[in-house]
Amino acid sequence: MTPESAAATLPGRGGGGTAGPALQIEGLSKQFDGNYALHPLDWEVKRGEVHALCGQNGSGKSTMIKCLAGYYRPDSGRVSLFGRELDLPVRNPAEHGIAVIHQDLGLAPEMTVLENIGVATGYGTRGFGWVRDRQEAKACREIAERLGIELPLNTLVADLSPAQRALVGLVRAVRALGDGHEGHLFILDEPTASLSHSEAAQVTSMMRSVADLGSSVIFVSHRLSEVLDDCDSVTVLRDGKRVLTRSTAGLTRSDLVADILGRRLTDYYPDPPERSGTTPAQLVLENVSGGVVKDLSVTVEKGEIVGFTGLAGMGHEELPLVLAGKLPRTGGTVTVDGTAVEPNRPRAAIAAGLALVPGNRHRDGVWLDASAAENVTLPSLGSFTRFGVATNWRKERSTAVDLVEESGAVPAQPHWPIRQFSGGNQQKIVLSKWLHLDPTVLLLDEPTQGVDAGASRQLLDRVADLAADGASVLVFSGDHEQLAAICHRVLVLHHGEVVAELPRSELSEEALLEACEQNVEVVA
Ligand SMILES: Nc1ncnc2c1ncn2[C@@H]1O[C@H](COP(=O)(O)OP(=O)(O)OP(=O)(O)O)[C@@H](O)[C@H]1O
Repeated sequence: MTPESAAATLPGRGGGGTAGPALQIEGLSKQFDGNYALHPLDWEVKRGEVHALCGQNGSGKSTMIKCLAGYYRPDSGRVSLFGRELDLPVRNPAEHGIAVIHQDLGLAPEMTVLENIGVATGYGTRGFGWVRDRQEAKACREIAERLGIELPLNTLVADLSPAQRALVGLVRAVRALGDGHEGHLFILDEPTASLSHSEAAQVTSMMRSVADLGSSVIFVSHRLSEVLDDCDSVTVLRDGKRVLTRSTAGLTRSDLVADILGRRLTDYYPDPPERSGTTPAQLVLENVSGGVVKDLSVTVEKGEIVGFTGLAGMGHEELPLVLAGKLPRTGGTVTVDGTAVEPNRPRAAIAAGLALVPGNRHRDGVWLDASAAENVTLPSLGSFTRFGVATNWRKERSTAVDLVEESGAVPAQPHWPIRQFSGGNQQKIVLSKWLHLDPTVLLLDEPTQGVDAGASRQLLDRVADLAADGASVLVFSGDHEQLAAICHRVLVLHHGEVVAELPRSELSEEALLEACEQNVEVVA
């Protein structure tokens, strides 16, 4: 079916009328191995609204989305979209007007924006080459205009900012569903998780435009400011049950957190450990270059927590990879406790006491097919083997079980394949695996991306404890609120150079945002 014909037959665009909810779910449930990931639940999403879906890691959000996207067959329940009941499992959701946009977007970086959008409509597979190109470009421009955005159609996706890529993902979904927007359901699964707050604003404003044009949007996010500021309604899942659906008007952040966690959380972040005076230098970077990073010189003391931030592409994303030997270091020296770290060799960095908790846990952080236990002992396998042969598997097993328990991952099932854990619980396991090495320097790349407020606090407590015990901690992140709360100081990078340094006394979310965007303070 072509997008045009799909659009013509979309439910709700005439067929379902304009009354009633966009999405109506009754008694939907899903179990895995006899455990409910979703207890039988009812839920409604109104027409033309942006509706946030929140919950702790493991509360059932992804399971719900996967049931709506046809990835899972629910065990029970009925689903109606714009007044029409869908057969379950949902087959070919696009034909019913459902588009799911995942965090990784699935765009091909070596193709242009136009080609990426065109793939969704199959234009490249049909004849009349340039004629179809022109038609496709025209259709894309019309969608962009309606949504109030500009799309550089002939630019390679690789050259776009992360926020622009998210917009392309959304436009592609709109195009795939058909030219109109009425009667569609867009499900956005943490589209802003890896974006800075200013970039995320572009995505949330486009979400609003989509809803204003008559579609409904389900927005999954752990970022509560976006939920409260940019969504009309919110639903909270806890332990697979729907515990709240209400308008966001008048809802406070602390009440929302209490609904999500089932308890009050008074403090979201731990303070960094007290420091009296200076402590010995532990990590020294001298004129370090690599990727966009240029001639960076920084000294981090024992027990210090130092943040690095900047706008997308300014260097704070690449620096941890350069320091960990995963991206080429093209110049400069890195020393840990006076010993030089060989460049471009991840093993040398680990041996020198540097541990990187990567930002993209699916690509760099976990071995999805292995169990949680296997994952957690991976970097320390050397201590259980001799010449590559396991010598102490009993100890390895018991250590692994202890580490998974210590990580706070729920459920504490060391032998489950890690892919069965929710995203946030995978992140807890990744952190445990590196903390087990007792690193001298911990490099944290977006440490709590996709992690709920309660689990985030647990992770950050562990990090603060490590610093209190004398480790140097470097946090690379676009989350200014978090950096301002947990760091002793924060450096702002612009085109790979430090352009501002904010000490603890001057740290605030606003000050960091201003330094990133306006480059106001220039370090002498
Ligand atoms: N394929 C699976 N097999 C077994 N259990 C699963 C599977 N997928 C999810 N689960 C379990 O179902 C529960 C709900 O997981 P789900 O991924 O839906 O949570 P989530 O709310 O999306 O979490 P997160 O915010 O961390 O992504 C969890 O306990 C999880 O371990």
